[in-house]
Amino acid sequence: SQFHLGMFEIGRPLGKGKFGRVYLARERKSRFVCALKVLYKNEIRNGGVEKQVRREIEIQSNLRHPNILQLYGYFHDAKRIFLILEYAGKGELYKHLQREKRFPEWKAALYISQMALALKFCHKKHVIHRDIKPENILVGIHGELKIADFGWSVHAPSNRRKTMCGTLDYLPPEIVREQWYSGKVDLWSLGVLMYEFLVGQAPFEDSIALTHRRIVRCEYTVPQFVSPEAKDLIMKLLVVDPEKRISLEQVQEHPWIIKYCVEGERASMRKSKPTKV
Ligand SMILES: COc1cccc(-c2nc(Nc3cc(C)[nH]n3)cc3ccccc23)c1
Repeated sequence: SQFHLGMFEIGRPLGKGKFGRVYLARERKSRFVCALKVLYKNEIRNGGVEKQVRREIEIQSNLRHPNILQLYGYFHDAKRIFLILEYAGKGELYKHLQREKRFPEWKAALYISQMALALKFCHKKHVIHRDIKPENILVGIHGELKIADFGWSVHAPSNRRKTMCGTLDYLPPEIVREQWYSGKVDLWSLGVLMYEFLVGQAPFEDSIALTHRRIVRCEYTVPQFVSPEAKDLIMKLLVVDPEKRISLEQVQEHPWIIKYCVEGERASMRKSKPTKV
């Protein structure tokens, strides 16, 4: 492969993922800044996730979109696999959500609109992500969202068993029931994500057994402080029957997105570039 470790200056560790560490890095000749994700082969083997890693590499390197974290390439040595990834300057979305508790509606609408664009792009390539949650989303230097971690994405349609690791909160009924599913699973997760952005916690958050039951019965309540337009979109995404869920195109045209998105763009412009007086 045309990449090797000597080509990079390794910077500070950015943090630890499930199967390895992520470092800030810079390619020596071009001085191009990127993130280097180091995965240990024996940990991948022991974790039985070779397929996920292969899929992450294959899928993410073929998806080029401003709201999808770019995988530029990879290489390996005897013990490790190195993924050369786009660097997202503002880190993990879930940390921002933790710090701010919940997002104002203009910011949530901007984020959901960006996620809908990224998912529409994935679905056009017959890729379903299946694991859309704040932990798998990074924030770029201009505040834009980047879907990362395609370790769980598959080519649709599929019923591939998903060894339950991490939260069930985002799983749609058809996966909880291990039925066949389509790209519509990402719309359910988009609804869970939207709810969590606006409320500060996931709609079905509970003990494992109760979360399962609440998901398949679609049992959730929306607090009063959520605007009627936002509640309307959440209710059109969190629908048990996948075929009855609103489409990504309809999400883009929903009044809540239209109403807040224009305002959101202006607000995020104000934040990043103070107006010259
Ligand atoms: C567990 O904490 C983790 C783990 C992995 C990455 C970060 C992190 N990442 C990035 N950017 C990234 C990461 C990748 C693969 N591309 N761009 C930026 C940050 C900034 C502050 C703190 C943390 C950051 C944290």
